Amino acid sequence: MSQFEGYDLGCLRGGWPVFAHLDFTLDAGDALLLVGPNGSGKSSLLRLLAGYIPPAVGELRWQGVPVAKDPDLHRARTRYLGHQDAIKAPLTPREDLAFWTKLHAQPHRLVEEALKAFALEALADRPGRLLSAGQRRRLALARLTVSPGPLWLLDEPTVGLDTASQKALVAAIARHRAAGGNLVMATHQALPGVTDRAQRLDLAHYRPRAPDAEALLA
Ligand SMILES: Nc1ncnc2c1ncn2[C@@H]1O[C@H](COP(=O)(O)OP(=O)(O)OP(=O)(O)O)[C@@H](O)[C@H]1O
Repeated sequence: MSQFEGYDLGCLRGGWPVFAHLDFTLDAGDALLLVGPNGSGKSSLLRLLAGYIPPAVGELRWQGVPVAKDPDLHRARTRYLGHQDAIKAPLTPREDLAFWTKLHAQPHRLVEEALKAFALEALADRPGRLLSAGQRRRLALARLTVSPGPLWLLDEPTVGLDTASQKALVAAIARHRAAGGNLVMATHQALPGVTDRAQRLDLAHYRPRAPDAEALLA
């Protein structure tokens, strides 16, 4: 049985059809790369996979069980990183990572390991509001490594990332996949070690046309 599957998914945003008849199947450890032009629905699909927006049609299944049966369980397995890094302004990176480590009952040593992996040691005691865009993104990615969850949904995670942090992300993804986790990632950029080792789904192929659009709007 596959780990994570989407069947005949269709999506509406603001009442307009974005994609239709979209299927995917991921086994444990598989990664899926979402590509396609601006507005083709990559971010919408990630939000749908996270459970933030319901599919207009179709179904998501985790280990054969419809995700809609237990949305809380799906949220608990999902780590979503969108365009906003959602860094808490008053918390330092060390406090932020300690919070997530504790929340997920992980060993405290992971905090220092994550700070090191994403080159945040020198910034570890600076309030989040003082971090640059790339530094905030590094902290958001470091959080993934202290909050284990089998489904990573990453929207353009390499935007603003320097080369060293891209390598840290590649290593974190490799560990996640080796442990049986799944990755779905939207990107316009190649990330060697990840984008060359993933299934590709081009959203341009799922643009609804009549009568698909009419069916979604019905
Ligand atoms: N919050 C929203 N409300 C209504 N429509 C939206 C919303 N967000 C996106 N859309 C629409 O949904 C469609 C798909 O947008 P989406 O952001 O998913 O595309 P994308 O492939 O991620 O684009 P990009 O490459 O520019 O990030 C677009 O037509 C967009 O206008």
